[in-house]
Amino acid sequence: VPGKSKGGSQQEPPPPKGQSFKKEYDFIIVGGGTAGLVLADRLTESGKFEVVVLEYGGLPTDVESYSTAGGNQYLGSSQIDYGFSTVPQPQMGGRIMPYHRGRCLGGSSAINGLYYGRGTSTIYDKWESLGNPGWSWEDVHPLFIKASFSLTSTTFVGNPAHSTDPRFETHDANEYSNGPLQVGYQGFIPKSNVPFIKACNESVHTPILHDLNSGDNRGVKQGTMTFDANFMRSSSYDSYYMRAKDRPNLTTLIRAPVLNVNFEGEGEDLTAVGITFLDESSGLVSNITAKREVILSAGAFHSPALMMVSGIGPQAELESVGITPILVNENIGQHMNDHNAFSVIARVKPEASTSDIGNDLAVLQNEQKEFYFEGFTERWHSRWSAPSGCTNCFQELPDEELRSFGAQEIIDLNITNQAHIEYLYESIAYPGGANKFFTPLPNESYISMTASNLAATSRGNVTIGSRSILDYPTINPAYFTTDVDRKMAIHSFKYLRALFKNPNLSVFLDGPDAEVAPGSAVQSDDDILDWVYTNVLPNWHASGTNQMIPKDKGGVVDPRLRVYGVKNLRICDVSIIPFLPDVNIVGPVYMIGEKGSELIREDHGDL
Ligand SMILES: Cc1cc2nc3c(=O)[nH]c(=O)nc-3n(C[C@H](O)[C@H](O)[C@H](O)COP(=O)(O)OP(=O)(O)OC[C@H]3O[C@@H](n4cnc5c(N)ncnc54)[C@H](O)[C@@H]3O)c2cc1C
Repeated sequence: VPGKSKGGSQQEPPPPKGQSFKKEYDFIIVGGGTAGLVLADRLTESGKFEVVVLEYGGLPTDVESYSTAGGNQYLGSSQIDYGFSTVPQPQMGGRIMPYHRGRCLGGSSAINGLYYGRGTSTIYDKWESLGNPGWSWEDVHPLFIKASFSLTSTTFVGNPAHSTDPRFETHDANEYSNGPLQVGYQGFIPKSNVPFIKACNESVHTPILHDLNSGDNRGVKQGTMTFDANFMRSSSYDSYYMRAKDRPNLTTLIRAPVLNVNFEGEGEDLTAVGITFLDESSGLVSNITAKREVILSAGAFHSPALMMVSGIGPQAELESVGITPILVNENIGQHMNDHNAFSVIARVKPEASTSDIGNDLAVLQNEQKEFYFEGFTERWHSRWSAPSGCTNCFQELPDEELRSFGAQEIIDLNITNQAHIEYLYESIAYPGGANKFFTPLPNESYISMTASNLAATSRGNVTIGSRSILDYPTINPAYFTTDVDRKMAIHSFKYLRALFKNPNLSVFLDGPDAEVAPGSAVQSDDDILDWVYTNVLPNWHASGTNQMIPKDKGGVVDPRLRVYGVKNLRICDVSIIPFLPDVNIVGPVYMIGEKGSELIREDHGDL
């Protein structure tokens, strides 16, 4: 009898309410991250489709500091970060590295380092030549503009502090727009920041440019950031989602991990028909059906992992955790392409650095007071308005230089005009914390010069360790497993030291032995590599784990982002990137979101 327990008259408890949703939508978007919220906005724009987006995490505002550059330091392993770790890396002495990923609406765009770039045109031409018509620079450049400071959808925010300095102009005025994604500059600029730009020009032989966002990414300038006029983060949540969230045809479920993609049919008729998800707060597990398509936008690790737990992936890996494959594709989770970064750290005079806001709580409190409570001028002078670094230099190595240290493989890739090494300025000891070479001291100030190989050839992978998506994926970046990557590391390390020797920066050094890490004892190539292995961190650009290239060449999705061998299933996120751009990649991911939206709308008669 409903309402009665077996034994007598006691009322049964009501089921938990859970979040409300319909049983069926046109599109199901799995993951409300960077690309996922571009899709949520664009697919609901015309009003023709009903869309649900399911996000594993909660709101970015659950950790309010996400929205400030100063607050970035508190996001690692907070509730809006998955706080993954890599598996031990035998080639690096068995090191396990942290791997951050955003877990909230906005995804990694809500926790990232804020740098905005687009990379070099020839990389996208390479995407096309790999078998992806429609993805050349000529095709995607308009979508970068649409996604960022363009005539149609993004506002470029000039900082009055910089308006008189040509180094801080970034782009053709034609690209100004009024759209959602804000791109601008940091407020406070440390005294050693502009000298870094000059040192790169002189010692890394890189031109100072006014624009790095028009398809030529070889140069140095004050970096553009996903930042608004108040020096607050512009993530996909703050930009695209804010304008779409109240549309009646968009449903958003948060704390709602998708556990499985559901399929019907087999062989050529295998079709994605919906998903099963967990509503975390109620504990209820429910199904939603897709009238048109399921779109995975769960990022470099979870998009392949979700396919695997749903029965699509490498045969042996699925079987090892007791899953009977419904479709085998050995490439899912493979070919992971990433950038990493390591630093040389020097002790400097206090005015060159922002170490003091980490060392002295009274200084930190004062900077926060200026930022939040004292008006706009104080806000842009506050160190809370600046990340520890967002001024990056993109160096192209000439062929003869690449050849001189045995990097012929990079020449053989035959990509012209690309940047090979990124040099990043940090106004603190980066990465923070002690290691076997160095412990930062609270009464000292530091800056760091960091190098990132943009032409890395090592490839890693991601897989599942269990049948459940709720167990963290197994991440193996496999950095430095190719000889040429090790050579590039040693070569770029030497440039880091050259930067500190440049007079623009050496004036700030505190004493003759100012290089505190790794220190002057490290000179041989072997010792340099040992330092690199100790100090390196991911630069958080994992990609390629569902790469977009023809199936017989190792692909997972076709140029319209459709998963090979399954109907009504697409992937639209960083995992489809077939060859990493020579830049930090949130800009390219926004472009992928725009491109994916266009392809889907075209295929469903909405464009
Ligand atoms: C710490 C950090 C710093 C970075 N710094 C920069 C930078 O300065 N500049 C730059 O250009 N790039 C930077 N990046 C890289 C860039 O931000 C990412 O490459 C990009 O945001 C990835 O976008 P995405 O849409 O592929 O994935 P994400 O934005 O990570 O979105 C994936 C979403 O899917 C959700 N999800 C996962 N599994 C499920 C599931 N089963 N069910 C429901 N939802 C799920 C996740 O919670 C997440 O919200 C950084 C990244 C990190 C992590």
